[in-house]
Amino acid sequence: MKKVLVTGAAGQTGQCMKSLVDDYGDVSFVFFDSTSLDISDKLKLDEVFGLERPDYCVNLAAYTAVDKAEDDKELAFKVNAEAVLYLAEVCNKYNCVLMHISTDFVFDGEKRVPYVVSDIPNPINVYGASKLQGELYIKANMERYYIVRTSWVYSDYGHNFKKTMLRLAETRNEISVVNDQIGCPTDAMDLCHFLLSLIQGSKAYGIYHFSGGIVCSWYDFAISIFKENNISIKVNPISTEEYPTRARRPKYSVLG
Ligand SMILES: NC(=O)C1=CN([C@@H]2O[C@H](COP(=O)(O)OP(=O)(O)OC[C@H]3O[C@@H](n4cnc5c(N)ncnc54)[C@H](OP(=O)(O)O)[C@@H]3O)[C@@H](O)[C@H]2O)C=CC1
Ligand SMILES: Cc1cn([C@H]2C[C@H](O)[C@@H](COP(=O)(O)OP(=O)(O)O[C@H]3O[C@@H](C)C(=O)[C@@H](O)[C@H]3O)O2)c(=O)[nH]c1=O
Repeated sequence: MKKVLVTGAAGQTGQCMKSLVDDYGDVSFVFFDSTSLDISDKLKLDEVFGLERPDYCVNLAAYTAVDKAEDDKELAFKVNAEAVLYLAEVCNKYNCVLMHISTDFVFDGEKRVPYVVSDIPNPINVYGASKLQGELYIKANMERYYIVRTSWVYSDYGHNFKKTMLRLAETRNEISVVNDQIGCPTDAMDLCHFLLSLIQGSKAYGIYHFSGGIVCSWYDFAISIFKENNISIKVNPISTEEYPTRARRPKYSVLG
């Protein structure tokens, strides 16, 4: 039976992964949240991996606050880059495959056709730059790894755009959402199934792109969220310029 150690288990994807445990009887899971395993604590990583001896580490721990990262660069890089280097080192030491999740935000958004794994990343915000550095540390130091880039992850857990929209709709009867940033919303459950299929399969190590199949703007996504939840609310399509944010975001980040 393959043993899988999951980090960042209290986040939205971690909680989805936990809910799937019974569907994967041939996998044994151990879950660690930020309290039980801070991935930037090198000594603790060694202690936990030495005790658990996992076959796979699924790293769902990350600094994901895109706007906040602009003013919190040090912490974003500590979690998304330096700690990922520590994970790579501890995985090498204990002969563990590292499965790391990365993001469409490693790209600058200047393309108008889907980004493929051979495209050269060029992040335009701190979060994207920190995630890219994490990828680079893995590539430079490991042979047995999967880096899975995904985009616009949503679920019923944690913080995500879907939950933000539903929360805002409780107190507003009108909402404005950008319609000039294009990407693919990804159900966190589908992402977890994909990650587990890699563990169960025998695909080559390396970088993969995985996202939902619908290409849309955040405005389109908001409309479909409200429709699915039978919420009647006026949604105004606006431009990025009309919704200023601390971090720049790619205009187009469809993963192919
Ligand atoms: N959300 C999205 O739209 C997308 C996410 N991704 C990537 O997918 C992965 C999972 O994201 P998602 O589930 O949405 O993220 P969440 O923000 O929901 O969860 C991340 C978790 O990581 C934990 N964490 C933060 N710092 C540390 C640390 N030093 N040690 C251990 N745990 C830590 C957080 O705990 P605490 O709250 O206690 O700090 C939190 O529970 C991430 O790598 C992210 O970059 C990729 C594309 C899109
Ligand atoms: C709340 C809100 C956001 N927006 C815009 C801001 C932004 O351009 C876009 C998405 O907003 P959010 O801040 O919710 O999403 P954001 O945090 O940018 O989402 C990103 O998170 C990281 C972790 C990733 O890796 C990416 O793939 C992506 O999912 O919608 C509106 O136009 N109106 C609104 O009311």
